[in-house]
Amino acid sequence: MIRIENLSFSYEDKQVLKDINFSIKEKEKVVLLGINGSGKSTLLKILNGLIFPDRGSYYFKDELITEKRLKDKEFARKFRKSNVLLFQSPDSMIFNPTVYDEIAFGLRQLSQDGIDEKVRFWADKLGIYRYLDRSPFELSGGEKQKVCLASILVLEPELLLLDEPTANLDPRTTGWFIDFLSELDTTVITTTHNLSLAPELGERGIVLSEDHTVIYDGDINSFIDNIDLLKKANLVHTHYHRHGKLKHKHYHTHDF
Ligand SMILES: Nc1ncnc2c1ncn2[C@@H]1O[C@H](COP(=O)(O)OP(=O)(O)OP(=O)(O)O)[C@@H](O)[C@H]1O
Repeated sequence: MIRIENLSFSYEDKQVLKDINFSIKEKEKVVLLGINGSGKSTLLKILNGLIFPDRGSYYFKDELITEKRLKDKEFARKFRKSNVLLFQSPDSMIFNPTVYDEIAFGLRQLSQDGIDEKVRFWADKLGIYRYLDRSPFELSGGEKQKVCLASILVLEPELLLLDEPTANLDPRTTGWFIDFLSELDTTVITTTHNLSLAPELGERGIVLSEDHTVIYDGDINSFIDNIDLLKKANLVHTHYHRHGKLKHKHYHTHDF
């Protein structure tokens, strides 16, 4: 479904993705790991066709994705329906007067049929049916996150790109979200720097290093169990501990 070849990207003179290569098959669930600023969100934006690489290629369903290709209205319509991105901050996604309008927005833009039925179905599935007539701005962070999720899932996409989707969720809602994700029959790429959550979000991990290259691509548990790789990705740190009278230093992984 996805093929990335020798891809690099810079914001002006700052390179944030260097020579990236990977392929993702249909229905795979992949976790994109890396410290702050390693380039995870940038990569998701490229996969969603919002920004374009300086070098290298991105193929989605065997089509080379370029700015020019997305100017073709019919192609863009199909691409935008099947390839969706949940932004890190729900506040940057919501802008409609009601939750109903928020969820219906994409379907209306893409002139889809059966809008009312689809909006109600996904609102119910995400537990936000009672908020349909409310302003999304009045909701809590987690509720807003669910509205944003409904607004992309209603398109029945083939690829779901999720940028830190559990950042606003409490432990119970995070548990609900993980179960919900595992039941979705869709290709999903999720970013996180939460190491204990990562194996719940997918079996395969792609890890970006501080120097913006891919330093690991494979089984997520094998990555998390490998202290040398964790150190290389700067996903562990050391600090002192006191056990009774004994003070010593060791490596830690932390969930941020
Ligand atoms: N629009 C922009 N203009 C200039 N620099 C940017 C822009 N967006 C991101 N950057 C920079 O690019 C680098 C990569 O950012 P990105 O958001 O992709 O990282 P990330 O791995 O998702 O980080 P985080 O875990 O903090 O969300 C960072 O140094 C960031 O400051």
